[in-house]
Amino acid sequence: MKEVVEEVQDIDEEEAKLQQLRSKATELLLREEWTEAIDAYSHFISLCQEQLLKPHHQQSKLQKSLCLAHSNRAEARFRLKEFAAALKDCDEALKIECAHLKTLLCKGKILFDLNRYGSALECFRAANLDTQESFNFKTLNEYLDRCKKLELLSKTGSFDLSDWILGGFRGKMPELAEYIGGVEIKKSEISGKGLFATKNVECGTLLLVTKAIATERGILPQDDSSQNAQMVMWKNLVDKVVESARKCSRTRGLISMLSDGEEGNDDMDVVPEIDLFRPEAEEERFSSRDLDVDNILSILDVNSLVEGSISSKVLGKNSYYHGVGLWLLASLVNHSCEPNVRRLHIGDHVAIHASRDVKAGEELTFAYFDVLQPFSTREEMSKNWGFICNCRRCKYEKTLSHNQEMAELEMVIGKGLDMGSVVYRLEECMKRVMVRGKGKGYIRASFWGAYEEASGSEKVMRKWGRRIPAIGTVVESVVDAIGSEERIVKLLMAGLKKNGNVAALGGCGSVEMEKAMKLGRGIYGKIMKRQALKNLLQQFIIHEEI
Ligand SMILES: C[S@@+](CC[C@H](N)C(=O)[O-])C[C@H]1O[C@@H](n2cnc3c(N)ncnc32)[C@H](O)[C@@H]1O
Repeated sequence: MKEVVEEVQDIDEEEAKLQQLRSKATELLLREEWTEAIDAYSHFISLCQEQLLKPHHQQSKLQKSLCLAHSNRAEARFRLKEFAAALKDCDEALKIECAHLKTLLCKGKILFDLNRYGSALECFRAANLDTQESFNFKTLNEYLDRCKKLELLSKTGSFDLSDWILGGFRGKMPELAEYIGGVEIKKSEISGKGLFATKNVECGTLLLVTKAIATERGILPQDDSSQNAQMVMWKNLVDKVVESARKCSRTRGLISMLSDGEEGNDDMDVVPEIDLFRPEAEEERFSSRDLDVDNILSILDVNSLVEGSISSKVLGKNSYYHGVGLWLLASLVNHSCEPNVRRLHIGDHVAIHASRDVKAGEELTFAYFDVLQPFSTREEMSKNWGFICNCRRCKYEKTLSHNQEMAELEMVIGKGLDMGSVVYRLEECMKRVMVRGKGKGYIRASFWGAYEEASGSEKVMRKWGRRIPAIGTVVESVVDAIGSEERIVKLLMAGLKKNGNVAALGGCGSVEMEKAMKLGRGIYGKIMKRQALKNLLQQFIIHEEI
């Protein structure tokens, strides 16, 4: 009898201890002290598990408490973005009670944040079955709607910026989902791995949408401290990326697949399957690597991208805006001075689309720097990136680099001389050395500054008249060589305006306007409503007038 009494007393004491721990953990959770709440729940969970190993008169009550503790620890871990650990907790809770509403909601939110919309939808649907819990009904329905929409977007990539543009970028930014279109990863003849088109696509076609691992944004000061401010932003970005890699083995694994710029690095020879980059890729497919901060630093050096915000760049506002980040799949795109894709930064996502028609099997390349520059300047810029570009255009222009006259003409661009004479002499020189076909586009792109300046001056154009080629001809050959580009469209639009063709912007299109619209699609991707694309193109002229 005495023994039984002692046993009951022990149980009561243990229960009191559990009760106390649970209250403390709940309080910490309510106070949003996530790390401390996790510690308290961890303590509670291990005590609970110990108790469950013993014969106990309140097994089912203990099981319920354990389920709730896992669920609450999952919530705290979710808030700290420790997604993998939070998901494990959800699964433990659901093992005990498969329809536990709070856990289903938490798991749905985690999967949603991991862009795994299909699986998130399953959780929210299961949670939705319990209609009695009406307090969460509105939030749940909102999640269900967003999940359905984003799941469709992740399959089709069919987002449209039209209404946002037509609203002057003042409305809500369109919500995007990650999307992998007709692309694959293969060994590249340019360098290491690259991204390739799997089918023929026309100019403007969306190929990829990918969400940043981390970004850092700000308006740079307009004085000498600007460089310091950039350094601070860079350091913050490094911290954010390291933190994401520390918390998630998938992120760690994927980052380690990017180039660290070192030639002959074995890891660079491995060509990962594109499916690994899909949010649904199973965790087991990523070998668990230790965090290597030095390696992440080298990788960031080579792969981080400076973003241009569509609204700020197009509207000409915030010209001191600076944003930098790491976008995984976009990091596999190599550079070329005759690129075929462009990127558009929208919120935390980057969308990559064809900036000209692309054939199946072609490697996708974008310009890491301004390619409307002479060969020698581009060579310098590519050296700054740590490589020497050997694209077809560079190879071709290298064969002409000994040409004394071209070298002299290159020196005078932007020096206040009559650019009509530079263009004239260049065109004559091209005839003499028999530059033909695409070659003409290459050279004109390299001397773009001269064409731009000449066509901007009524006086120069009057003086040189038919002795220099019409702007339409120049634009066509340059676009054929390097694809669509803002400065080219700007020139085309200015030409349209001068010829009184700008009226076509508001009404039905002339042939020239249609050409400008195609170039616009090359720059911004397919914008569904014509008027929205026209608005974007019009900005080029409006800013000319300011
Ligand atoms: C963002 S990564 C591009 C993907 C990279 N090829 C890979 O294997 O992961 C940038 C690095 O690729 C290489 N790269 C990119 N474009 C190149 C080019 N045109 N010529 C030579 N190397 C290039 C350089 O090492 C550069 O630092």
